[in-house]
Amino acid sequence: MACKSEDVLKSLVEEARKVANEGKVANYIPALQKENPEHLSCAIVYPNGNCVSAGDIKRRFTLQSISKIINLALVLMDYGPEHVFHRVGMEPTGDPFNSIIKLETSSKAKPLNPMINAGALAVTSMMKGSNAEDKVEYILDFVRKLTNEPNIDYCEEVAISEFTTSFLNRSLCFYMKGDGVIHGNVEEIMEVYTKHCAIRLNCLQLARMGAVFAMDGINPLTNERVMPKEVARICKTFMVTCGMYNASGEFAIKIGIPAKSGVSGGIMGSVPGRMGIGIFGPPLNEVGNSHTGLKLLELLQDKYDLSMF
Ligand SMILES: NC(=O)CC[C@H](N)C(=O)O
Repeated sequence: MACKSEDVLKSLVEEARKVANEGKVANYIPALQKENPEHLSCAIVYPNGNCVSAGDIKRRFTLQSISKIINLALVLMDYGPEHVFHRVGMEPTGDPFNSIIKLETSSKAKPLNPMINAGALAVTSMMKGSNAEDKVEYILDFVRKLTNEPNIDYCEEVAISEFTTSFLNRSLCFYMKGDGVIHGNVEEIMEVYTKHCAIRLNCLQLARMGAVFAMDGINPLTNERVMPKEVARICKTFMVTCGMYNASGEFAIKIGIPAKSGVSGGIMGSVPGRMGIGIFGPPLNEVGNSHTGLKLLELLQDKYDLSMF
């Protein structure tokens, strides 16, 4: 379905783009640093499937941490909350997304929530499939269902770039494996993790995923249920409490919607019952959230009163 470019949204995007030079494009994954900091695109998908957009919405980017919410939904559907939350907690950490400190200070190295890297790696270790390829394909299939886009793939260059430099994530895995919190082969977990982080889509496809969560698990383009309401509810709750890393509290106060960000500069928003939002703006603030994306969400909140609180 076509997405209509809209003048009001366009002017908000232009306004938000002005702060691009205050952020910094991620470079710890070497392949990400090529992004243009001036790029800003946004799409909004409504419950009836209608869509408005602004900026170059064809531009693709990688999901990075946004994939954490997708994987969480999958393992919750496959194993149920009790099994999943036996291995990963439900509490915000207040620490950076890649921090190791809470693994050491808690009695067992059980990660505090599935939105930090340690928790996401534990979730990845539970993924269904007999080898890395099956597991990645399983996740891709789900993303294709959520976006209604059969050709979604992952970016090999970004996946390899992270796989070859991701020493801290490997350390998190070994730490948890040492405590018996995760099982399996760390290199395989890292392969699946870096590939799902490198799943590539555009802001319109991201807005469609956000809309599924906003609509309690119903895909607004097909009216099909793609996840149980309960799974969508748990995911949205994590998006509120931990979705924007250690700035989730400030985000809840200023914007007040379930959202998940990634270090590529993507933000997926799910305004319950109202809309899915997809934003791509590569320059990040100090905690790793898109700086222009946040500015745009603030402008949208001012104009449309998005906050659910
Ligand atoms: N915050 C993020 O987007 C982090 C995802 C990234 N792949 C990492 O593990 O570091």
